[in-house]
Amino acid sequence: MTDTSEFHAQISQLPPPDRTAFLFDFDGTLVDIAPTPDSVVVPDTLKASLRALRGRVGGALGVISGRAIDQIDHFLDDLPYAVAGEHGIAVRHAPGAAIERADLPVMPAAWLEEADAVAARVPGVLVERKRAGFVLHFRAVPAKGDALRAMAERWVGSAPGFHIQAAKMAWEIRPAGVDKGHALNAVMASAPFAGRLPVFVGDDVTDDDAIAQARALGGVGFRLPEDFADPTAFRGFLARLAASGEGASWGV
Ligand SMILES: O=P(O)(O)OC[C@H]1O[C@H](O[C@H]2O[C@H](CO)[C@@H](O)[C@H](O)[C@H]2O)[C@H](O)[C@@H](O)[C@@H]1O
Repeated sequence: MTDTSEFHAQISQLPPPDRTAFLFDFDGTLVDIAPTPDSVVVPDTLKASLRALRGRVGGALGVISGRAIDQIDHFLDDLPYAVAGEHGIAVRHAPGAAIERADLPVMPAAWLEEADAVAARVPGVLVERKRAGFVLHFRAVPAKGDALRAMAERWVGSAPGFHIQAAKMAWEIRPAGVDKGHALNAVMASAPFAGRLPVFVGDDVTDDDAIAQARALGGVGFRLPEDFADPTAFRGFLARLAASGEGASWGV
C-alpha cells in the first residue's frame, strides 16, 4: 500500500473521474508474474477495484495486453470494457463486439514447427501460441534464453516484416507495425473512452509505447517499478482509489 503523501501525489496527476479513461497492462501490472502464463492469479480484491473504478469513469476502463484477447477474457471476464490483445494487433472496443485485427504479414509455419520441436526436446521451454505469432518462454530454464534468441533472430532475419518483442523471460516473435501505442489510440477513439484523457499503467518495454501515447494525448503514463513498486502496490493503489472521493473528485 502506498503511503498517504505518495497516494495523494499520484492521484493529483489524474484527470477528474468524468474525464478519465483507465487503460491497464495485465501481466506484471494488474497481476503478479507467475511461473507460467496459465498460473497467474487474479485476486478478488482486484476484480472489486476494477468494477468500482469502471463505474466511476463511466465504463471507460480497458486492458491493453500482449496476451490474446481470449486469455484476458478468461482471467477478467467482462470487467474491462475494451480489450486490446497481442500488443495491439487485436482490438475489441466493447464487451461482445467483434474483434478488429490489423492486416499484417502471416508468419511462416516452419518457425512454429521448429519452436514446437525445441520445446519437445528441451524441458522447461514453453511455446505460447497467438493468432499472429508465438512466444518462446524460458522462465523455467533461463540458461536457454540466449540460444532461443539466436534461433528467433535467424527467423526474423530471413523474412522482412517480423520482429522479436523482448518480454519477461520470453521472446515473442510477431509481425511488426503495430504496438501498444496504436492500441491505445484505437481504444481512445470510441465511446465511452473518446473525449476523455487516458491513464495508462504498465511495466514492460512493450508498455512504453502506450505510456508515451497516453502522455502525447494529454493523459498520464505510470510505470512499474518506477511509480509503483510491484503489482501488489499497484493493486493497493487501485483499491484505495476506488474507495476515495466521490462524484467529480478522486478525493484530492
Ligand atoms: O502485456 P502484458 O499483459 O504484460 O503481457 C505480456 C506477456 O505476459 C505473459 O508472459 C509473462 O507473464 C507470465 C505470467 O506471469 C510469465 O510466466 C512469463 O514469464 C512472462 O513473460 C504472457 O504469457 C505473454 O503472452 C504476454 O505477451
